[in-house]
Amino acid sequence: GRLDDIAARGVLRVGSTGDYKPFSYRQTGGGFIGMDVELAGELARSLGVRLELVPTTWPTLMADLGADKFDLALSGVSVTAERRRQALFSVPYLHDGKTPITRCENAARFQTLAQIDRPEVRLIVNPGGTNERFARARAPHARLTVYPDNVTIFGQIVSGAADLMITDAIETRLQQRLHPQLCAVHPEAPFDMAEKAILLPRDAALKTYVDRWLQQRLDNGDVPQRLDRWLAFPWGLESLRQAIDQRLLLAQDVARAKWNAQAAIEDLPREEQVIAAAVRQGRVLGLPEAWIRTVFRAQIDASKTVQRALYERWQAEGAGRFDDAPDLGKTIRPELDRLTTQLLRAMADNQTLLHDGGRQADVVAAMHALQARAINPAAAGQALAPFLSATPSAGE
Ligand SMILES: O=C(O)C(=O)C[C@]1(C(=O)O)C=C[C@@H](O)C=C1
Repeated sequence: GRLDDIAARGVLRVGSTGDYKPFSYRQTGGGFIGMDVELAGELARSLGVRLELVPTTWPTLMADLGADKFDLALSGVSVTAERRRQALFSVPYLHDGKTPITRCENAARFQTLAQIDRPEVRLIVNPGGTNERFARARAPHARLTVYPDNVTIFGQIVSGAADLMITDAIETRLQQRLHPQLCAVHPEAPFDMAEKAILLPRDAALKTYVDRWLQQRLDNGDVPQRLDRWLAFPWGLESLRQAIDQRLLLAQDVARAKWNAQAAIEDLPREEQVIAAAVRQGRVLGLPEAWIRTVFRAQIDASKTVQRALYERWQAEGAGRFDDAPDLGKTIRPELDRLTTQLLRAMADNQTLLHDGGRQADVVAAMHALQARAINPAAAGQALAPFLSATPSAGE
């Protein structure tokens, strides 16, 4: 059976969509995080095997299970009759249901399905899952837009391109925290009842094992506690993490361009420019000048760490010119300037959180995964350091 296969392989393969906070979220260029990802890790540990996350999608979830691409799926999967025809489910670990999320000023207009199921209402939905099924069955008269990106779909409601989405209450709770303009509409009393469970192949022994493992964690309060923690997770730090990561990855291009020009790595006038521009822009956003300086000093130092390590390696290898190096002035520095803006905006958006010493563990977890860590762990540490000390604006 499956359990033997998993033990023999030494690996538990868990399917996850990576697009569904707080259950499963795939960071750009990074790994999977979320409650179900964490649970998957613990399940693997209990089996004494390694976890391998297998990316899947909502439209292909059942086909991927059928094609044996993974041993089970943990991704906030809802129990449905249709899925039950092809697969087993564990005991449920969460009770939920569909409810609207809309701009707060429209919350009163979208309380009931009768209010929503009208041709002038622009309903948006991600394809292939239970949300689309619900929208088509329960609001067939609304003007439906099928929007393929589950991550940016909420921005469509914020911008007014759509009026509302109907999705799992738990997701509306989370997204209203991420987007202050959005309100979950009666998440405590959703339109229907649904359960989240682990999606399993038709293997009775695997189900027995998983159920016993999960039931224990439900009984001792571990799962509800985890859910609270992941609902409060600082998902909004993603843009900050990305800006830092991309800036550090760009240091490799900087180094190649400079190597070709046989230029020195350090360019103090440019450093002054970078910091002065950051201070100018950051002040407008209400950021303390000392914090801006500390953060950008760290980014520049980290960039030099990457560049110096590369120079040393190329010197040792006697490397020649790089044909594919982008132009420093025309291409790379404008890109660095764009990242300056992104980084400052993210600092401003998350200022309270980043100043909150009590949330350091979450901040560390949200920021830790950098692609640049694989290139130069010391540089990644340098770049993140200003965000991982509890009082970023100390001395202001
Ligand atoms: O733009 C460059 O020349 C870089 O090397 C990048 C950078 C930076 O991180 O902004 C790093 C080191 C230099 O001293 C100046 C700037």
